[in-house]
Amino acid sequence: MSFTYFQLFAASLLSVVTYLLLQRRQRPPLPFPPGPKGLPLIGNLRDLPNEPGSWLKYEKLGRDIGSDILHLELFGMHLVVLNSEKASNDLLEKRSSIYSDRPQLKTLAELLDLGSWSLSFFPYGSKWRDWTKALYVHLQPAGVRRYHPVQTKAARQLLSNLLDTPQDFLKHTRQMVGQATLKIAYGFDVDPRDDPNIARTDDALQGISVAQSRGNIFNFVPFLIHFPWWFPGIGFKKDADIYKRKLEQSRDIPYEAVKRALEENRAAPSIAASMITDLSEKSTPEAIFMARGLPHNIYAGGIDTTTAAVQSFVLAMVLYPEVQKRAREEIDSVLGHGHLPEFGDQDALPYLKAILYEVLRWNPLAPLGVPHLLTENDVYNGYFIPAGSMIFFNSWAILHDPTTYPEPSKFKPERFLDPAARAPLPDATFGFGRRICPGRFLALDTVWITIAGMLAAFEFLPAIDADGRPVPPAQEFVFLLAS
Ligand code: HEM
Repeated sequence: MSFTYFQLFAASLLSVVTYLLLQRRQRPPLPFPPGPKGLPLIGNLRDLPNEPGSWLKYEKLGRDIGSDILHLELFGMHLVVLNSEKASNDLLEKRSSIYSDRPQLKTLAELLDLGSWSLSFFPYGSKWRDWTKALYVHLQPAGVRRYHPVQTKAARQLLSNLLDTPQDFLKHTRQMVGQATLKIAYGFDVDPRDDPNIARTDDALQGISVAQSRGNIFNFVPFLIHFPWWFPGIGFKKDADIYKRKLEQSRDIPYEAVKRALEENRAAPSIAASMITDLSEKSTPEAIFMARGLPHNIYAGGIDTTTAAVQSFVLAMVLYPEVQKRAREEIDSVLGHGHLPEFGDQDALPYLKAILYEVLRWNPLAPLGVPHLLTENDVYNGYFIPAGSMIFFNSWAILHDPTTYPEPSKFKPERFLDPAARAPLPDATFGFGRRICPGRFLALDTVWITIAGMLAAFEFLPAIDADGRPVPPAQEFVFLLAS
């Protein structure tokens, strides 16, 4: 049966209205958590969680109404924002058996087909469990030590690139993370300045950011996915196929290259090589597909987040010269002037470690996390949270809670050293419960070796304008949903 577009539109509208009416009649057994007032029909459309700065808005709103848990509604969909570590732990960690699903974000999961091979979008279930288990074989704390030489080499290359063209530090930092990650995931030695593999993968990943902004409407008004691309507001649908293909190519080209290299006995050790080698004639199609898809998750999960952490560190150093001075003094006193720190020096450099934690706390890289999905009705602190709610943890609010981190907007690494009032580690930056970031141990090491080398080798100063006056750096952060 075929429908005209008008029929489709009318049917969708009718189903929304029916749904809303049903919602009105089915009163929840207890009140929903408090939240911003919505408009009729569209609910909180104007308060969407991945608008820039929405984490600040939710943090303030929670403070104003005295609740660490907020509720929003959009076309009958329930969204819950957790503003405290306690609420996040109580729900996402302690009740993780019902809070570990992911919303099937139409734009990414369906239009770009990431729902079938990007771990972040997998529903909670056996496929997610198999892929996560396979990932941890390579990324658990003891295992990631084997990547130290690769991470050290990439960090040293960054120093050399920065020496040549310091003004390109944004590009160089991304290149450094790409270099380390492609070596770990695929065994590739990349061109130290401009690598085609990095360029191709980054170009493909751009599709995710574009989809998040231009195609976000599909996540909240899912029935629009059935409308033609020329329908107002959904022009992204026309480009989605191109992005989908690019993403598949960025997954398949490196995989095929490793397979070929293994057949010709010239493959370097890597996660992809090890997974392909473990395949046999008895392997299921799903296991073969996992070997193809999982290594790409390591690149996609790590590139934006780890790069942003290093860039956020540079910003902090420019804004807080006294911190870089103290860190450099620590390095010089422990290693002697002119030596670059190695991983073995970590314990002897506590201030440097504290800078790493403060970087992750000061500007959490995913300030509203990656949403979880609740699979059963739940009650928390007398509030009703219906099954199907999207749960956002506001890691920005958690890591800027002044009772845990006094003067939270200041970059103060010493908060992690003070023996009398030591602040808790900024674990919230990596999420909660069963969906916590599996790449966190790898990321911590990459960022540490990078910032250690940069502090030992360089001084970070603000740019100078035409009159020789220092120009304070702009501070602007956007929501990342790349993991
Ligand atoms: C500083 C760097 C990083 C930060 C701040 C970060 C942060 C996060 C956050 C907040 C989540 C969502 C957790 C949750 O839902 O509770 C996540 C998930 C994820 N991260 Fe990371 N991440 C980083 C680096 C990495 C790296 C290096 C990898 C590479 C392996 C990675 C791979 C992933 C994957 C695959 C997921 C999805 C897990 C799932 O849905 O089960 N991340 N990350």
